[in-house]
Amino acid sequence: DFPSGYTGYHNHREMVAELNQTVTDHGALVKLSSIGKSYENRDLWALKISDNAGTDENEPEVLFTCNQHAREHLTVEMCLRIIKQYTDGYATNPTIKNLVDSREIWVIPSVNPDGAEYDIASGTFRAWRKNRQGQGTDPNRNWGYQWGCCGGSSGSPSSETYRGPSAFSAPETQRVRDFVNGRVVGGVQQIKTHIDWHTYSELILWPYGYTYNDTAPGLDATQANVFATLGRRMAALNNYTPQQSSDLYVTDGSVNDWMWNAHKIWSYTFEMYPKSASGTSGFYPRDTAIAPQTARNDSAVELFLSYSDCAPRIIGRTC
Ligand SMILES: NS(=O)(=O)N[C@@H](CCC(=O)O)C(=O)O
Ligand SMILES: [Ca+2]
Ligand SMILES: [Ca+2]
Ligand SMILES: [Zn+2]
Repeated sequence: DFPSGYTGYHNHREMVAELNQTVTDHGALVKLSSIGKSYENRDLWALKISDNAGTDENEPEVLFTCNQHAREHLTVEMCLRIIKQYTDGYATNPTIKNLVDSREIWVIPSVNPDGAEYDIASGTFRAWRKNRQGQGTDPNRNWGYQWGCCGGSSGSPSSETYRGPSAFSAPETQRVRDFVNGRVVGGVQQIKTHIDWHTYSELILWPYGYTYNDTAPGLDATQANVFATLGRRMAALNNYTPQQSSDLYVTDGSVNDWMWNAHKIWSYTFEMYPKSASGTSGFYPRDTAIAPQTARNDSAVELFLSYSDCAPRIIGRTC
């Protein structure tokens, strides 16, 4: 479990309990389902938030994924914050009510529960990043677009950025892939926007990660402008630094590149607090940081949801 000074973080059992409590408290506003199992057979939970959540309504869909990287525990708290904001806030905040009534919001609070549990299992942090398959696969190098193309991952199983033996070799990325593929209804992908939450460095990142070029096959100048404009607008609200993923470093097989190329989902990575730290200490802010550093993203998430019906509206275009 989490050591003292960190007990405010949710371990897997506590996270599941929180999801079940949300269902108890908010009935028809939420629907909890498993999208399948992790490598070690833990459920990968997805909570849907919308009016008439039990019905697939013709409303733009939004996906939030957290905890691809095991040690990035603050991201689980961020997904739980989004769940709390858009369920508890429904009755009292008209802006939240309008967003929940006009969208279907999917939240996957932990993509890598095996790794997250392994990181805390000994009672002291192991600084574990990957899943628990063999020596571990980095889920964020295992997605199927430009997998292993460009020196943005490693072929060595012991590496922190091991891409796996093949694209989608990790059960966790397979399950999220299948979930997203399953949201194609009548030939149209219902999910319009996505944020994948990470720590740390306080950044907002957008595709592509596999190339330094601003435009590339499947991503033209207008689309790059939409990504950058919405990214900068959100960064103005949370004071993160907005940039194309590859401005940080080249990554191949990342979730953002796949979400965009395969489905044209406007897909971002948010790297949360802290801005900088010495080594792996940055992954372990004390639990006193949870409330301020998750609430810090409330307005960026609200802006994101408001544009989730048509992100190009941010540059004056229609969909
Ligand atoms: N959270 S992290 O691992 O330190 N940074 C992410 C950055 C993601 C990206 O550049 O798309 C990664 O390398 O997968
Ligand atoms: Ca609805
Ligand atoms: Ca729908
Ligand atoms: Zn990460």
